[in-house]
Amino acid sequence: MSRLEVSVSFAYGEREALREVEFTAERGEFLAVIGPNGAGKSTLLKCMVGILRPKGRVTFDGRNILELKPRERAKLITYVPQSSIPEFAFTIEEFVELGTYATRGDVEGALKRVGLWERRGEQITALSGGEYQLALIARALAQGSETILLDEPTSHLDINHALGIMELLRELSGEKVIIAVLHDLNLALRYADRLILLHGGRKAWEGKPDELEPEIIERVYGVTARIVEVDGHRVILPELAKV
Ligand SMILES: Nc1ncnc2c1ncn2[C@@H]1O[C@H](COP(=O)(O)OP(=O)(O)OP(=O)(O)O)[C@@H](O)[C@H]1O
Repeated sequence: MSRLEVSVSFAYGEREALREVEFTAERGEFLAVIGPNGAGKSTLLKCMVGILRPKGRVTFDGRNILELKPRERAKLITYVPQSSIPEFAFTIEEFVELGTYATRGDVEGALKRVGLWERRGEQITALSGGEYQLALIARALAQGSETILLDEPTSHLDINHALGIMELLRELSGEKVIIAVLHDLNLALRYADRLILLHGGRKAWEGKPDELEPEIIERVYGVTARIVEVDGHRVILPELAKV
């Protein structure tokens, strides 16, 4: 079945960050979580993987992920945080292995999948931002989880590397559930199967890229937008709203 079901609320002390955010995802799907700054996107991913303890449930095929032991949980869900290259003296291979439940074979397979196997002996600090993002994805892959959550996987990347990461995620979504927080709405429209739009800690909208309307963008982001079609792709052209 391979079905993820999410229903969570969360507050940082008195500050409510998520209110009854509910959605489902299945293997073979690539979901983009979108929404303005402070909408609760990172909080949602952290709740789903158990870094934060939300109210509610996150289940995979009926098993509550949040109640599982770390090793069991890691088989079902992995989180790729926003990237900043660590200043540690690790090789790429050690980095991918570190802190995971992966075997050497898993690590080799994952590094080959993202194209870093030949460079495995180099220091992790020698990687560019895009390559480091690949190393982070390899680490998630080595874990063998059913679901991979990624927080802004393209944020520091040039357009070429961003597209490369999106293509890889789309490919991986054939065999896993992939859920990525994306700020670039056009990348989300082009690659995701479904969009979850957060606003003020609530799910403001959910739908397929074809169904996103300019009014929704205007309401949530406060910008006027046109959506045009170029070579079969829907493209958002935002404009600052006139006051
Ligand atoms: N550790 C924290 N303590 C208190 N409040 C927090 C904490 N982390 C986030 N928040 C608040 O929770 C809300 C949601 O934050 P979150 O980082 O999840 O938003 P986001 O949608 O990921 O934002 P961005 O797009 O800017 O990364 C914000 O109001 C933020 O200020």
